[in-house]
Amino acid sequence: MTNIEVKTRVKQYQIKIMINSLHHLGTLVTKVWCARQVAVVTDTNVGPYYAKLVTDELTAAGFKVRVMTVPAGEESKSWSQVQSLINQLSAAHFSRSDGVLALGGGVVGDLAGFVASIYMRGIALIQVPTSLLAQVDSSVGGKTAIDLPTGKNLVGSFYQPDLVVIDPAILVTLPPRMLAEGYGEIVKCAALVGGDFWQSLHQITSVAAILPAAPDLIAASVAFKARVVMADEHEQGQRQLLNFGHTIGHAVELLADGQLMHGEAVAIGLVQVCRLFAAHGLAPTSLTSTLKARLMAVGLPTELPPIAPQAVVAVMQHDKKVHGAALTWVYLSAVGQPHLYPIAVKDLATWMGDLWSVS
Ligand SMILES: NC(=O)c1ccc[n+]([C@@H]2O[C@H](COP(=O)([O-])OP(=O)(O)OC[C@H]3O[C@@H](n4cnc5c(N)ncnc54)[C@H](O)[C@@H]3O)[C@@H](O)[C@H]2O)c1
Ligand SMILES: O=C(O)C(=O)C[C@@H](O)[C@H](O)[C@H](O)COP(=O)(O)O
Ligand SMILES: [Zn+2]
Repeated sequence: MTNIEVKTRVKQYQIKIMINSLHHLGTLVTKVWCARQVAVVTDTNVGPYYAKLVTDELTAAGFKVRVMTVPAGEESKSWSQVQSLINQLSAAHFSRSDGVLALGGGVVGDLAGFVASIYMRGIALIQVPTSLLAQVDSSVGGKTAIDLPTGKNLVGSFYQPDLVVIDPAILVTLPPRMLAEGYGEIVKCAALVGGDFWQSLHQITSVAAILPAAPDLIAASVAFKARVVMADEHEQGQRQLLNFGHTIGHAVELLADGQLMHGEAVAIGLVQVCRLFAAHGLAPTSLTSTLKARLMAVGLPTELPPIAPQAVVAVMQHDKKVHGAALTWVYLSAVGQPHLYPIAVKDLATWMGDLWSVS
């Protein structure tokens, strides 16, 4: 078992990474929660595989379990699902001594985490991530969110869980497309870190190579993210670096209207931000192909879909990273050497214009 400790101002908790840890969930949960009602929030794809095992584990450990299922997919990060879950919690008389357990990918984790953070001004939360993306990224660090029509994750909270249980064995049921998109966030982390972590990605030459390497890739990504979150929980400083690839990525993801998964949009964003900063003379042109090679090895997209440049810029103006009329970007001058770079919102269209005009 790999055990990673996260210590923030308000919370100290463990991230447990172990093959088959789902089969020990009851024992793990009793270490942090006493007997209580638990709402297991899951989705229509994950529930049929794992909700029974989780329910049996928790019930045997003395918890009273209710499974609450939302439709699979990004659309569930919505006000209507928040309302539905909150109504279910209230109808079942959940109190502040009860808890929410998120069993699913990043969508379920972000949604259930947000609900836990606002129901009765906050009830206990455990994250049990089931997609690669959720195991390497979204279950760690306490960001919760739903989307608005104007942008991704525009409503949410910072809300740390009491425990994160990661079982890489359950990735066997994850379709290859979702394995690859989770790998997109791993490439982001490794490009920020550089060194051995970056070098280790050279063994991933196809999607099939991800699963056997998953435990090590998860441990490396989570250890890095936990370090960043402990140093800067509320994204005032170095946590902003985790946004690498997301300024273009989030805009493209929203405008693709469900056609791109988050990790796919991030893959496009990573390559295109390298290209943009190379065009402006701030990054070497070779970096674009360096990142592209790692992402294309697992079949991730790296080119911009046919979207009007003005539409991308319009979405970016709603980005949370806009402060004082400037949008802060992340770029690399080399693998392992990230930088923050604010660009005035009024100059975005001109700045981005280069992205469409430079090949
Ligand atoms: N909070 C954060 O820090 C953070 C970080 C990164 C991404 N995110 C958010 O996470 C979301 C993307 O997460 P995602 O890629 O996991 O998407 P997702 O939750 O939609 O999961 C992808 C698909 O895989 C299915 N699935 C998940 N686990 C499975 C399993 N073990 N077996 C079979 N099917 C399984 C899901 O039902 C879904 O269809 C986005 O909304 C993104 O904004 C949040
Ligand atoms: O945890 C973070 O911080 C991240 O930036 C991780 C990102 O991969 C993730 O997509 C996150 O949800 C983006 O956050 P947002 O604040 O840009 O919505
Ligand atoms: Zn992301």
